[in-house]
Amino acid sequence: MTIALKGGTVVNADRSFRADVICDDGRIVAVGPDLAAPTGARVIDASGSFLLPGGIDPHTHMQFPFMGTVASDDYYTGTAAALAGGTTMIIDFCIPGPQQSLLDGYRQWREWGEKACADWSLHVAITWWSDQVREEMGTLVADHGVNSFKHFMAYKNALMVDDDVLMHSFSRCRELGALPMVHAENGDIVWLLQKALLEAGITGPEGHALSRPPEVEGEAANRAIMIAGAAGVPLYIVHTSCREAHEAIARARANGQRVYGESLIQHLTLDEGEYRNKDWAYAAARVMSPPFRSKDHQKSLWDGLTAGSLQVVATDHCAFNTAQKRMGIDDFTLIPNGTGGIEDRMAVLWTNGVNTGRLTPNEFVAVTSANAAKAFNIYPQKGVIAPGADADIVIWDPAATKTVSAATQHSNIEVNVFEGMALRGLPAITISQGKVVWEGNELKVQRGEGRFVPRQGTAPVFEAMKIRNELTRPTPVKRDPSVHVTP
Ligand SMILES: NC(=O)NCCC(=O)O
Ligand SMILES: [Zn+2]
Ligand SMILES: [Zn+2]
Repeated sequence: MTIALKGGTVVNADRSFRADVICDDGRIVAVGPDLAAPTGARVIDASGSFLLPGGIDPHTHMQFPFMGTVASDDYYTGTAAALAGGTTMIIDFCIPGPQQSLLDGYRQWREWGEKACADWSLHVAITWWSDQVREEMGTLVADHGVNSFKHFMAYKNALMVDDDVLMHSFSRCRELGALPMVHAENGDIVWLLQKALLEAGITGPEGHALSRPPEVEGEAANRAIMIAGAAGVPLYIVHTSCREAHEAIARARANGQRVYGESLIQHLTLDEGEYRNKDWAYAAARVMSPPFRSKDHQKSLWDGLTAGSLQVVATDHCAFNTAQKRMGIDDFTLIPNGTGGIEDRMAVLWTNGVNTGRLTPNEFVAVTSANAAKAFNIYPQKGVIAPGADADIVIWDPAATKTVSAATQHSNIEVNVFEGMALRGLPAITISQGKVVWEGNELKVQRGEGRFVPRQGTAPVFEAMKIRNELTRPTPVKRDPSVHVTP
């Protein structure tokens, strides 16, 4: 299929310019002024609109078996919701349990993902350590297109790993040119606070937020950064939600460390007051980790995006319906952790970021697409409108408006944490793999149309770090036992 987008303004992370864009056979083949539409092409008038690289959400959990249930959006409904919101690729998480083979887990997740209707890829979590894990990490990088490994510092007695595992795994990531990622919360402290709160009679969703104060996130973020520094590897910190963690990232970057900070659209726009809602189901629907924070923490995150010390806005889309949340009706520690967001990420960020002057349109593209593509080594296949790139494009109407409502969403749950939020700036048309998949508020998708996108290890940053690591390699002091300088 050939598409000619005429008269729009291309907005890439580096600059904006008036240009026509021709897509053919899934790729962008030409970008420039006054291009002739090829014979038979569908011509789309994009005047008055922005042409953005399709959004990339590098943090989602479709169909995730977690806390005794399974996330309600599978790879089909989750990627359909993504496309409706202008996100054309997700990077989801394969999370093998402790003692499970990484390759077995990977094969299982690949099978689940076959129904995706947008492009997708996988990070793999390291939840235990052994020679087998070490070996399988190598196989995943060499043969299966995985170049990032996630580590949970929380979820004690489930997915949590200790510093020993972090150091082993980070060092292995360095050898492989793979990017380590962390969920930074001190799981031991969360565990103790949960027990104390339950003993004090706090059993509702407010207990979730109280058991995960900024200190537990700040401590873990600092610790992970120090371990990454000691291992000589870059680090990606997911869902940075508080000033303490953001400042740890900013400090590390100022000290020359390659640390990438991801924020979530939920943490940027929703605050801790949500957990004190008198309606249990309302509050429980917002239970996620880390929890929503105070306005001061939100300000720090926005400042980080503006200043560049945070580089990505993701969603951590992990959708549970009210029936699933009710598993924790008597005990907040049993409420499945996670919220939706993938359908609204782009428009909520545009409304609250671009329309308020916190982000330029180019910075918007950087944090919703280009920076993730670079960090996870799929740039410029993704993340930019340029000849040769995949034809994943959003025709963005900056004047379009809507009010968020679960009643009209494509995600497979009956709640939306942004319910009632007024948005200005929406995806009018989403093009995925060179096909129009969202137009006139209608999805035109097929199950299984999404492709698994393999990602190579050794992004350029690893080459640079290899040189630095070699130059600063520890060396022994050569001593002659017969020489005694000091008396
Ligand atoms: N974030 C959350 O609450 N659920 C998904 C799992 C995770 O990322 O920690
Ligand atoms: Zn997490
Ligand atoms: Zn997550």
